[in-house]
Amino acid sequence: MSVQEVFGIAPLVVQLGLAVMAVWAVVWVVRYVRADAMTRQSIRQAVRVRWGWRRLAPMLKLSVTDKTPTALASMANTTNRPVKPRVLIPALKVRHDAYGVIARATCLPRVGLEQFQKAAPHLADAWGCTRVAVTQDKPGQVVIRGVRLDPLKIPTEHHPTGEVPDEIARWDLGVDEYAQPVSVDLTQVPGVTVAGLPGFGKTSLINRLICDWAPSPTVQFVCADGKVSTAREGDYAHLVKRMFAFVGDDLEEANALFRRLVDLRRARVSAAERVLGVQSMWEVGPSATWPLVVVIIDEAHTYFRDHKGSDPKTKKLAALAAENARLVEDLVKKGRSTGILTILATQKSTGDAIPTFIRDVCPIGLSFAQKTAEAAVAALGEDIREWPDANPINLQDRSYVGVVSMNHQSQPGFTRIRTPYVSGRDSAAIAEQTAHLTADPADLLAACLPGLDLTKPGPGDTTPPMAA
Ligand SMILES: Nc1ncnc2c1ncn2[C@@H]1O[C@H](COP(=O)(O)OP(=O)(O)OP(=O)(O)O)[C@@H](O)[C@H]1O
Repeated sequence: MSVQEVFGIAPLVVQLGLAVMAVWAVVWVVRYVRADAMTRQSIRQAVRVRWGWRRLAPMLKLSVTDKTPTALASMANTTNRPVKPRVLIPALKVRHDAYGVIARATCLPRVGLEQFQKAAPHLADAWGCTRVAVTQDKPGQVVIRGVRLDPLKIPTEHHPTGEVPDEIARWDLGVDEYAQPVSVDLTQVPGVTVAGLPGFGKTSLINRLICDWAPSPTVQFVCADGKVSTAREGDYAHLVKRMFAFVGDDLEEANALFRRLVDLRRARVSAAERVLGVQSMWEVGPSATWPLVVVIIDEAHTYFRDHKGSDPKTKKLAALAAENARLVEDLVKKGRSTGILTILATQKSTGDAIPTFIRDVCPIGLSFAQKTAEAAVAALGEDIREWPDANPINLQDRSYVGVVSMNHQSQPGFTRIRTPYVSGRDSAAIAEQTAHLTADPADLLAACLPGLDLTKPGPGDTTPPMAA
């Protein structure tokens, strides 16, 4: 192609370039206009971050000076004057979401994770963020998460879809302080405790789990709610259709239910090899005939509280409470492999509310706001004293309704999570749609093995049969 020809097509190339830029600009404007107010602020913030980066990086010592001239620069240097050293700035790619920006920066020699982490408070100031976290997900790159607004302080809502969850036993909890989604895997987990002052979101948290899992026929729910006398009252009134059993605050009825569940556990132990071909349900996963049984014990202190007094009525209540504790301990300590998950919720999680021998075998603890340091320790363990930022005594402000602090035995430290609100109307709709999936796991087991004697202990099960 001759020079004249090149000049001939130049206007066309320029026009094409301008057209591409115009389309790009239109796409951006449309995206900007269609975004909500929070996202628009983040878009503007991301633009500022990109534009200011080349100036900011050297000021925060996030650049390096390369004194060695490149081969090209050496060749081009026709004078004898030394080639100017180059200042290298980490390449930065910036995305946005409603809460702020997510930037990916390349590392340079002597500018790596540690240097970015050190600079994080200054990045927060320069970018107008409440907090900035730097992590590394692959070699040579860091991820800088900056949140303009505190995600813990922004209430969110969850509208259950009514679809069967993709993953079995994954509990989506909400977002952490950097607006990253948090979920916990409840496979192989025998128990979870949920504590917190009244009105801070315990029930909403459990509602979400029920609503998200209810569309799956491989999960069955049972509930004891110590706050009400009948299923028609209280927080679970609309969800009761998706539960194969429900009891209120009557200790005797609760005792009968816990006994029934322990019998189910024992029967499952003895039937596991024959029905599943393995000893632990988790080796094959739950199914419609051998579902995961989620036992919810809300206001758990009602069932375990020590009753003091020598009159026959009080003595009877004390005996029932002690028996309840023994039965629930059995479920938590031995229920995991047979597919029983117990969730205990209470306003206070001190030893008299959930006996320590039960609480200590629950690997996951969640706590909404707490009034005292002792209550926080009771809910989340001694370690919480070392993590003042995550301590639930700092969550007493009403803006933290729905914010929970979580410990997980498999990870160090605590995570603060903004859990979403699930409305009664949504949970009622889900319960209505999925009510036909409700089945008693004991009946399902009996249907698998018609001749099975459910009272006989299984191999390795040394628990004496429950007294009638
Ligand atoms: N995640 C949330 N986000 C925003 N608001 C919430 C959230 N969860 C609950 N709320 C608000 O707090 C109120 C009480 O919630 P919830 O019944 O779940 O509390 P609770 O801790 O179970 O109380 P209690 O111990 O008395 O049963 C709800 O009616 C709702 O207005």
